[in-house]
Amino acid sequence: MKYIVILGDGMADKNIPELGNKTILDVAKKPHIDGLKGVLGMARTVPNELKPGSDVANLAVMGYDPLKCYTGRSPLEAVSIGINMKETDVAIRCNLVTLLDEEDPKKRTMLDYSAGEISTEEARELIEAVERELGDDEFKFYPGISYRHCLIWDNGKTGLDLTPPHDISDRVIGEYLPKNDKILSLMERSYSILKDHPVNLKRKSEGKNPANSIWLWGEGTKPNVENFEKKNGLKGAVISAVDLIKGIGISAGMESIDVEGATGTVDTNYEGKLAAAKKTLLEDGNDFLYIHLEGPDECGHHGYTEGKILAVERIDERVVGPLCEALREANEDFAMLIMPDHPTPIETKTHSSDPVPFKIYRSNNEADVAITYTEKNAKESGIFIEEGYTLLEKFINNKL
Ligand SMILES: O=C(O)[C@@H](CO)OP(=O)(O)O
Repeated sequence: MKYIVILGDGMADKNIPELGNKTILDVAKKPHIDGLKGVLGMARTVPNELKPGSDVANLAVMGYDPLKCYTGRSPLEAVSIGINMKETDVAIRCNLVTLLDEEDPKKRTMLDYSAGEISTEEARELIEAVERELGDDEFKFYPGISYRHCLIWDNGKTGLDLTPPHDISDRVIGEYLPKNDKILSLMERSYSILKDHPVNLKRKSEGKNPANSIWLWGEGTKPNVENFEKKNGLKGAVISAVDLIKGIGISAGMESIDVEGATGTVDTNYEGKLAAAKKTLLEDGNDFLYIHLEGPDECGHHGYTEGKILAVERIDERVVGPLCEALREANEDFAMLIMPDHPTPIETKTHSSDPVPFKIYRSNNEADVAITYTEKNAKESGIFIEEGYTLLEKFINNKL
């Protein structure tokens, strides 16, 4: 038996006026997901005590109680980047962002939390420049993927109340700037290093958003995630473009499979992810796979309705459909859990803590009818998992 989680990051949404008050899941054409004869339900993946980050929500979907094991987002990403954190280190997410030029730093606006989804190669040059100027015995910058990087603070502080930049798109940053002087100073000094860097001058000349500042958030200490195989008795793997999911997987002792051309956008390498999924399940002996697709979330943050619909449709057509077909052809019994981690509504361009819809399909125990996978149908099922981290155990142990 193979167990697969298809995680469409942020794909749940609210009713959208321009879609005739329907949601993305209502209008996206997803015949493969909808055609699966399975069970629908709702799950609360973000406990009331925590903020609706992908860190908290994905830990919960992977079966970990975030209230017990969550130590911050960046430390999980640091694991994927290959940073060996000391107990006294604090990891902080370092975005490359685009701020609107203003003399007074407080008056700048957060134009793009992703600096035009800058390429990893360009970003590496910029982070290396930042490290040369701002790195010292206390602070060290490590390049990651695209706009997502990491700062390690020796003997650093946590509880800094830093703001994720994707929560303040198009807003003046003044009131969201860090209260901690050291962190604030790093951010402000990065602007003068990056503003006229050749990489950015070239980007501007090509009409792209320059990565003219760093933005620090998501701090935390070394993570402590229970081994997945020990906990669930299944050897598992994760496939994702982003360091957060890779880092959770690696921290849990799972294999993290790198796929060339996996970008975390709607234009990711779906075929590459599919091929890796088939190989890991059918050839490499893994029984559990967490395949994460970031496209719907990115489109949600950018308020890009058509892109978000397309992202869901591509997951359906290029991952769910062919993966089910390959498992059937191989005569492999499988169970599939399809869900987002959290909603990323187009209207607010950021995450919400609302419960999310899920669908569970079992090839050896099909339901009588195939119910369309939408928020409304999932709510009407009457199945509600209040402690979302318990869903995975129910999925694996055939309790739903
Ligand atoms: O990685 C990030 O910076 C954010 C925004 O894309 O991701 P998520 O929305 O999944 O938390």
